[in-house]
Amino acid sequence: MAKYPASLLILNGKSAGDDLLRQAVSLLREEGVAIHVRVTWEKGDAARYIDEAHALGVETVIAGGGDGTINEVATALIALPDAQRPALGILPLGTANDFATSAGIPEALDKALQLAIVGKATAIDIARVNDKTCFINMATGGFGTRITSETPEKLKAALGGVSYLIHGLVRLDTLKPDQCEITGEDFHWQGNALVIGIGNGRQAGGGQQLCPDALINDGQLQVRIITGDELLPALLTTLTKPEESPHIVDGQSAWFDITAPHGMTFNLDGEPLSGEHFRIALLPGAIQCRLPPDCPLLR
Ligand SMILES: Nc1ncnc2c1ncn2[C@@H]1O[C@H](COP(=O)(O)OP(=O)(O)OP(=O)(O)O)[C@@H](O)[C@H]1O
Repeated sequence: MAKYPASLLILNGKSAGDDLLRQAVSLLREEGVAIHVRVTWEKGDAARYIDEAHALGVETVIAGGGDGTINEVATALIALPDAQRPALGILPLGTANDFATSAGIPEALDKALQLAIVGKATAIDIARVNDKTCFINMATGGFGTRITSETPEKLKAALGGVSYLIHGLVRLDTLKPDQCEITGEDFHWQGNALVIGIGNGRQAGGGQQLCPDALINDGQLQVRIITGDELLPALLTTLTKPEESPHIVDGQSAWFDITAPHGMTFNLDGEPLSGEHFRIALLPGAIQCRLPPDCPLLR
């Protein structure tokens, strides 16, 4: 693999002590592959390392972490001029890894690292909210948002993706719908939403397939709204027979406008954003991402 150009791995500090990763990086270096590694401490570090990646002239920036880390790296890459933007590689080291899982990135660290360095780069879309905050995977509102943003770190560490579901069930009594209006190209809906998923990718919250038909290179966002005033009946029919549920509204558009008169919170790949108005628009083909050849998220 010596002929492959240099990469910079931005590693979420939570995973810095992973021995298997250290071995995988050492092995590749012994084979002559140039991999720089930088470790984050808090939000914002990944963006600073993108500046360093640019100065080093690497061809690939690898996001080593969960959905939040991938999102932070992708968002910072967008800020670079097109011609100088390195490709994005993904090393899944988070709790849920929703984007990596649905994109078919291998779970084995050595295989994922190899794909991130030498895989074929494909142009993928990125979504931008209110002209500044981006997400690569999904924006979730309502029930899902409160679960993912409130699930304690210790529960996540102990149980992984299932922790989101368990924490959500425990909190059922306190979950209320969000009153809002959602508009897109040929799409309009107004009412009480229990869950809203606006997906460039397909799943969030540790495996919940909110936008099962989403593709990351089709120039479209998918929306799924689980409607209703009472969570339990809506959730039960929706979980058991999603195709037949009267509580599901689906749509697609290159952009969505959401107005929530009482305010609501969207979770953008793990980062909460609160407000009364959200304009979500796609940046088509904005990033080159190294993905498996049979990636189910590509058309
Ligand atoms: N050294 C560190 N220790 C703890 N948290 C960190 C560190 N470095 C960055 N972070 C935080 O980690 C968050 C991103 O975590 P990420 O989403 O990648 O992992 P996760 O929550 O385990 O994964 P997932 O979203 O797939 O469940 C950012 O909000 C950032 O502030």
